[in-house]
Amino acid sequence: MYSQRWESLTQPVRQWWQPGSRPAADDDDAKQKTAVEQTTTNSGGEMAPPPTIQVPREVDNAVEEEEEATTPRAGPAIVQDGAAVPSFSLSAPGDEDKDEDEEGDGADEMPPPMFPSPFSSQRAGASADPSRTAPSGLRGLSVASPMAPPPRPSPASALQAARRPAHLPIPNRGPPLRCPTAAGSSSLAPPPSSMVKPSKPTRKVVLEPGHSPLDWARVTADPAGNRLRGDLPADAPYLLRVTPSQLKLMNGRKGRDAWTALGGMVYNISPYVPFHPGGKGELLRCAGKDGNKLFNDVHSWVNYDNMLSACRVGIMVEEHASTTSPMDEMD
Ligand code: HEM
Repeated sequence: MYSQRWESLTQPVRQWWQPGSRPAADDDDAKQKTAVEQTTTNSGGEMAPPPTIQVPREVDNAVEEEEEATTPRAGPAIVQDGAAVPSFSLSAPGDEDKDEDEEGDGADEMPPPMFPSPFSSQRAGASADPSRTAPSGLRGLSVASPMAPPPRPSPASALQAARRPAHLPIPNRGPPLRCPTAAGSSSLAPPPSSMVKPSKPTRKVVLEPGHSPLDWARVTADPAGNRLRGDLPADAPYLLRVTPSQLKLMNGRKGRDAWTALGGMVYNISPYVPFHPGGKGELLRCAGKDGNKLFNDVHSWVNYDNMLSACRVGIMVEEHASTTSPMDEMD
């Protein structure tokens, strides 16, 4: 195929090169041939080798495109010796009409693409409603149905929203928690140290049956009947003035009650011993002395005054401030 094409392309040149058989050509070709003759005969009248023939660029492209038929490229149509050389075009058949339309020739106008697709549910809904059909000027087009309204809230969710106080944030609507360690973070989230609960072993003891916190609450409901103030006489003042030396005597030994001072108040802790979750030994460590440090080191969050209100016996005073010994008052 290549050789045949080459033959057809170079045939006029080869005919011209043979003496006496020059083909008829136009004026430009004649001038070019004359220049070539002069060039070839200037050197001593002998025949010089033929000059390099410049094949037109368009012909090269056409030949290459024929050889590389797998990847066609667009190019202009070439007319050689009056014969039309087939040209390639990447445009679809419909594009030719489009080009013609752009040039103002609307004789073969193609309809615009169908949207939505002919068999979609959107088109079915639109065609069901005659008021939504497209005007006659838009051939093949239908007005797309508008977006469906949001679903109505269910009665349960509406009730839930009504119950939520207005000042509370909507759940799961807050900003995402950011890592406090990130640079430039201003999150109000607590630091990781407060979010991770330390795995500290508990020191609670197993209380005897009938000594739960609920049982203690029932006992405190009758202070006099349960003798929560110990051996104090019934006519004793509600709060005694207790000096440190007097407190030291009430250590729970030798048949005496155990007193302790917490927050300036003196409590008889003997009735509470079997109810103490931390055990008897831990509680009696503060007997006969100020127990603030021991208490707060273990459970500063415990409201001792609320738990031991029925066990109050006095208030702490300076050593010289007390006129009478609490033991004397008890006698
Ligand atoms: C004097 C008044 C006191 C009261 C009213 C009291 C009350 C309590 C209460 C309510 C708990 C349970 C806490 C919880 O559930 O987490 C508890 C636990 C405990 N208490 Fe006391 N306590 C007192 C004094 C003391 C003292 C003086 C000590 C030690 C010197 C002590 C040592 C403990 C210990 C070790 C626990 C167990 C903590 C745990 O591992 O959970 N308590 N106490």
